[in-house]
Amino acid sequence: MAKDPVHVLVTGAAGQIGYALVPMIARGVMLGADQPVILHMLDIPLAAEALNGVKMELISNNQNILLRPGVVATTDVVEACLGVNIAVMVGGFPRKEGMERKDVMSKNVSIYKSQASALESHAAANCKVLVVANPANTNALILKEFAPSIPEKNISCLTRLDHNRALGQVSERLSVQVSDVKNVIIWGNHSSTQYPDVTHATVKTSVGKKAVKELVADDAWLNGEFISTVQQRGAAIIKARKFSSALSAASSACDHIRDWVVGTPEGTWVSMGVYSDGSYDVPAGLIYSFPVTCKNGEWSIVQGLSIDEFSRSKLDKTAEELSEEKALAYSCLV
Ligand SMILES: NC(=O)C1=CN([C@@H]2O[C@H](COP(=O)(O)OP(=O)(O)OC[C@H]3O[C@@H](n4cnc5c(N)ncnc54)[C@H](O)[C@@H]3O)[C@@H](O)[C@H]2O)C=CC1
Ligand SMILES: O=C([O-])CC(=O)C(=O)O
Repeated sequence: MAKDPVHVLVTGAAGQIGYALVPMIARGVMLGADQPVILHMLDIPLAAEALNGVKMELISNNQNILLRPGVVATTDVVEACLGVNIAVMVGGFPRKEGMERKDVMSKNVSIYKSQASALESHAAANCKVLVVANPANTNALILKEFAPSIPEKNISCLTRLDHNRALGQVSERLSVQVSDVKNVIIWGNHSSTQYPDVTHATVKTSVGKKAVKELVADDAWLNGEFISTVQQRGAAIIKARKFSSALSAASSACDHIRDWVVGTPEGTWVSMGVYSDGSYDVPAGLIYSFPVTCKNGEWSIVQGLSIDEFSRSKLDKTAEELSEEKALAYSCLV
């Protein structure tokens, strides 16, 4: 029997990431090749014509077999949020020349406050939310604040791109398949204070699983260049492309939702920005990236991992930045 369609909202759908993401969703990369999808695409009135162009392209693309019966393309946030089961929040206000951090925060706080209210009133009761737009962790926190009926377990932000970047760096360094590298961790903020951690990461080899630390055998690289490369990769891609990492961000957003809905493979964890419950002495009440496993549509923070002194200071530094961002965001609300 055919499955019921899942309604997936993509905000900022006419932008760079949106343009890469919607065909992936339509081809089943996010939810599987047997899952029909109704795409709800939202953008601002200024981008309405471009959004309509994306809709025309989706309809013309015969590979998008999952999209029957439909695509909604709208600039009306209420219409966009009606009945959505999954919301991927890519739309936001970018930092422009001469703008202070507080100005950018203030614009995004107001966007996320009003979109939270629309989701609160019009999304399906079990809606899962992924915030991609920067500042991703703090936008997700504001969304949580203003959509109190959406369970906090259903609100997350994207650090899977950073996770995938870390896997990619290890795979390049060791000349191994990226799919054989497992269990890196991104702790904290989706920003340059994030901590990409390989302490518990492994590589599948012909003689069994080996620790990444043992195979790389170069702590100076792992504690230095590896970390800064992952932290700075987004900025490096913007410098090279003049646009964001649209392809890898879109693909990572699909990875994030797929693992959340379908589950993580046995023995594997992934990184997700989720509401902190105080695990690993991270202040409760921040949206912070942790290692998680997913089962039956729910994530759980992996517990009991050892944290050495080096890692502790990195976990604390990125938590401090998130606390500052939270304070700044709340100051924009008054
Ligand atoms: N978390 C992550 O790993 C990553 C996050 N990002 C962030 O994702 C966001 C999107 O990036 P791009 O697609 O490259 O940007 P973009 O500027 O190409 O697209 C953003 C789109 O959002 C739309 N938009 C603005 N305000 C909106 C609103 N209130 N409602 C609906 N749509 C709205 C714009 O009109 C535009 O079409 C940015 O905030 C970027 O910093 C980018 C890469 C990775
Ligand atoms: O700052 C940006 O828009 C880029 C970004 O988040 C990333 O690529 O990780």
